[in-house]
Amino acid sequence: MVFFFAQSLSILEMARSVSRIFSGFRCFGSLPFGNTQLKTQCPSVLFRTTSERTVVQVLPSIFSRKPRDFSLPNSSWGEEMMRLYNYYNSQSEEATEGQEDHGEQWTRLPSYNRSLKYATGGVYLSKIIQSKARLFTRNIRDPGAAFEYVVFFRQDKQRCVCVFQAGHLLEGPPGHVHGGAIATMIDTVTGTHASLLSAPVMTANLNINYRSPIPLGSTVLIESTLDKEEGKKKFILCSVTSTDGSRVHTEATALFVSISISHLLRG
Ligand SMILES: CCCCCCCCCC(=O)SCCNC(=O)CCNC(=O)[C@H](O)C(C)(C)COP(=O)(O)OP(=O)(O)OC[C@H]1O[C@@H](n2cnc3c(N)ncnc32)[C@H](O)[C@@H]1OP(=O)(O)O
Repeated sequence: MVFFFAQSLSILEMARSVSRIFSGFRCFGSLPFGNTQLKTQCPSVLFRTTSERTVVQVLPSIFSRKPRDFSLPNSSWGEEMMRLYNYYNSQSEEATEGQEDHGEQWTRLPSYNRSLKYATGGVYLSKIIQSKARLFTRNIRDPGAAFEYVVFFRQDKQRCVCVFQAGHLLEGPPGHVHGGAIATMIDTVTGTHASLLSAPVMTANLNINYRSPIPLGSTVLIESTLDKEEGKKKFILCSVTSTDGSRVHTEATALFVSISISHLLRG
């Protein structure tokens, strides 16, 4: 999780700041590195990158208090959301009992709503923006009102599955979910997936086919698979279906490009 080599002191300072951003970014971005992470809260966990299998201690001090993990159930989660959460979660729990981790189980990815607070170098963000910045999908306080979701990852199959319950604030066509909200969730799931391959990445292309509308309040499955990797480019496939798989709501392809930290410092 060392992102780049700094060539001067000032660049080094910026690097430290942004490295902190990405430590947090990886936290709220739900990035898993084996079951180790499942058992521990993000700030003090040991991260193992899937590509390099290295272990890096995330600074324990990046959060002043224990952050809320948004991937855990809350009272707004409906029956179907809970059923699927329990289904995937139980598979990841089973796998930890006396079995060696070869990535053959589902791993729940914790999800946090902020990181920029810890960009103490400031780089180009004002302090006010830093302190108020929140992850787009985790910024509504009313539970169940907008994006309720949890992402699980299977390393051996290079597959993510997201259980997503769409709240009433996400309305587009009457009674149905806004296409932009669907795109946001697809970007989130595929972006999380691509980040697991080599963070940091940015979305270069997102191509979406909307096949059938998603009823507001319903729970759907968003699944991503790795199509191919070509150097800096990661091609991810994604589908949104009803939870029984009988209905395809949306299909998408996404391209993510690995970036250097200096890419973000250009403002
Ligand atoms: C962790 C939190 C959890 C939630 C995850 C949420 C994920 C959300 C991710 C985002 O939403 S990121 C925000 C939206 N994206 C952007 O703002 C990106 C804006 N675009 C850029 O910054 C740059 O254009 C980009 C980083 C995508 C590429 O710039 P580079 O200078 O690094 O790439 P370069 O031009 O060197 O191209 C590298 C390769 O990618 C290819 N490429 C770049 N852009 C492309 C494009 N748009 N379409 C197709 N191919 C593209 C390019 O042809 C080339 O292919 P080859 O290596 O084969 O020659």
